[in-house]
Amino acid sequence: MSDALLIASQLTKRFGGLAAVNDVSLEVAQGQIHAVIGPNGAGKSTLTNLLSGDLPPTSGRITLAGQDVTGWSPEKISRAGLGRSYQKTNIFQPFTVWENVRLAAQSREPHGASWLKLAGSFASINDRATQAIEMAGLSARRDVIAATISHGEQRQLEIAMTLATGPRALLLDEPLAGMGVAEAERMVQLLLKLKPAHAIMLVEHDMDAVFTLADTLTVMVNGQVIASGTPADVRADANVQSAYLGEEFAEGHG
Ligand SMILES: Nc1ncnc2c1ncn2[C@@H]1O[C@H](COP(=O)(O)OP(=O)(O)OP(=O)(O)O)[C@@H](O)[C@H]1O
Repeated sequence: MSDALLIASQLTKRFGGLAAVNDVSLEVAQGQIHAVIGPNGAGKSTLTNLLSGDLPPTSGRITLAGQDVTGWSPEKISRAGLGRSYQKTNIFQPFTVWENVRLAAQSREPHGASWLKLAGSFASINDRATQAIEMAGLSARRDVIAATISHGEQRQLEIAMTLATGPRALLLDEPLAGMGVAEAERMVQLLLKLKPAHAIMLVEHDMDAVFTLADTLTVMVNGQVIASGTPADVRADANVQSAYLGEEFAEGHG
């Protein structure tokens, strides 16, 4: 059996007659970025929602760190070590960067902890928040109100908030969306920094970033996997060429 940290086995999600995700299997190992690409409506977000527990699968199984987590709530899956960032910003705009990340770190503490225990965990919450802000490259923006930082920094903040929960696996849904060239480059560097200690599933439309970052690529079309493998294999795949990437991309980036 595979020892990958996150494993999707034959996942299917039906919305009425539509199979938005159709018999999809993939694995994400620690130290790897597994990118999932495909045209709009391919089922990438639905797959992410299945893995995070935001949607229950119609059939199939999800394994996280050797545990069957199929059907678990998002909170329980998060506590088991899965962090996700959302396409739409999830930030409390009037709060500072520090306050946002600290709240995320605090959400990991058990409910109903005694005051004594809370006092003891205070330092560890603050440490986790500080480390997450450093890792995400936001130390200089710590005390700035979230609403006033740039779009790129807000995406970094979302990642810092996710990191503050101490995840081992990360689901990142279009972290480069809406970014300029410099911001995108900064995010690529951040993801490379996160890679060694995490298993990362990346959904992303920016093909330059995908081919820079991914160790493994899975291509989805109409809910199904049409190709999966190394970036070089996927780029050379004739089905992928015609269904998604196109000749121009292969020539331009080959
Ligand atoms: N809650 C829902 N109810 C019904 N159909 C849905 C629901 N969510 C998604 N779908 C459909 O499932 C299919 C896959 O959608 P999904 O958002 O997962 O694709 P995607 O690959 O993430 O697209 P994009 O790149 O545009 O985000 C689409 O046809 C979509 O309309």
